Amino acid sequence: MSENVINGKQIVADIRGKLKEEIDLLAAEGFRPGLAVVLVGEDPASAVYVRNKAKACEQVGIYSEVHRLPAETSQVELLELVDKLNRDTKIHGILVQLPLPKHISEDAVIDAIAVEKDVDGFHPINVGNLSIGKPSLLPCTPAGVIEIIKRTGITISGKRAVVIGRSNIVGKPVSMLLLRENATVTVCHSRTENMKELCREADILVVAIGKPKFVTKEFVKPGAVVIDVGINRLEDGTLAGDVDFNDVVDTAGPITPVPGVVGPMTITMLLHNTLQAAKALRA
Ligand SMILES: NC(=O)C1=CN([C@@H]2O[C@H](COP(=O)(O)OP(=O)(O)OC[C@H]3O[C@@H](n4cnc5c(N)ncnc54)[C@H](OP(=O)(O)O)[C@@H]3O)[C@@H](O)[C@H]2O)C=CC1
Ligand SMILES: Nc1nc(=O)c2c([nH]1)NC[C@@H]1CN(c3ccc(C(=O)N[C@@H](CCC(=O)O)C(=O)O)cc3)C=[N+]21
Repeated sequence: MSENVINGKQIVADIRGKLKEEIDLLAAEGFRPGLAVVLVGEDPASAVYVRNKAKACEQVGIYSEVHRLPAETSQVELLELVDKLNRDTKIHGILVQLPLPKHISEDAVIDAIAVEKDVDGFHPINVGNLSIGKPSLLPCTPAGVIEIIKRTGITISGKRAVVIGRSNIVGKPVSMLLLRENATVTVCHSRTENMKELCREADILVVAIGKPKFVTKEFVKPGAVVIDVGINRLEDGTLAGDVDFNDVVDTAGPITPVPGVVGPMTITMLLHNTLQAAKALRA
């Protein structure tokens, strides 16, 4: 593989190793961080992610429990479970897997999660604190993206960053974090005109649109950092990012393959957030 391809295994192993050391020290004092993951319904992709999260917790010594609820679960029943987890002292992080079935309001559920246990960083108070630059639990995928960019060795401050996508869970918070790192940030979306030209000015290009292989080399300035958040399952069952990796790899500088980097980093940031939340709740 070309040397500009970012090695997710190495980054993830390094961070998880450090987390484990810190968690082992807490365990020696009789304290263990705990994460509750709630999965409503049978979405196969969600089931894979939830299994990966439980495995990752075990790897670093975080207590975890998975609550699997049937698709027919009512909003009231789900809110009752969230309330119980909010009051459970073994649990320091709560993640309700999205998307939820249509009859349940995602906003109502996110609002119900205790701000201190919101390890997804989706609660409006955490979102608000992020936007005004106060400490908060950061959303996992965006925090992972920043960590990956920093580990390429480039300085974010002063660089031109272009983000494609403006969702509340990826595009918008990635843009806020890049701004906080003093990048000059442009956010593109489905109404953006001249997107290729804008992207070609980027020193850092982050793509989160949900369209397989959408970004080709015409979007990429030679040597630019390219971070592909997209995870799309193709008809043949394989996974593809939003970036046409084979087309872009010889033009880009450091670039993330899919699968292998942003997904596992998202889970790693979830472990990090659970440890932060546990320490804050213990203090
Ligand atoms: N690796 C990980 O951990 C995670 C990966 N993902 C993946 O990231 C991708 C994006 O997810 P998410 O943000 O939730 O997706 P959403 O569907 O919520 O948002 C997609 C965004 O992309 C924009 N968009 C769509 N098509 C185009 C286009 N042709 N040109 C420009 N902009 C476009 C939309 O614009 P508009 O707002 O105008 O509609 C929207 O802002 C998906 O593949 C998802 O699976 C998501 C979460 C975590
Ligand atoms: N409340 C909530 N929080 C989330 O963080 C959240 C969510 N809901 N809903 C769905 C998205 C998606 N997401 C992923 C996590 C890990 C991988 C991951 O580990 N991906 C592996 C491959 C996994 C596979 O083989 O399918 C990789 O990219 O290498 C992917 C996607 C978290 N999300």
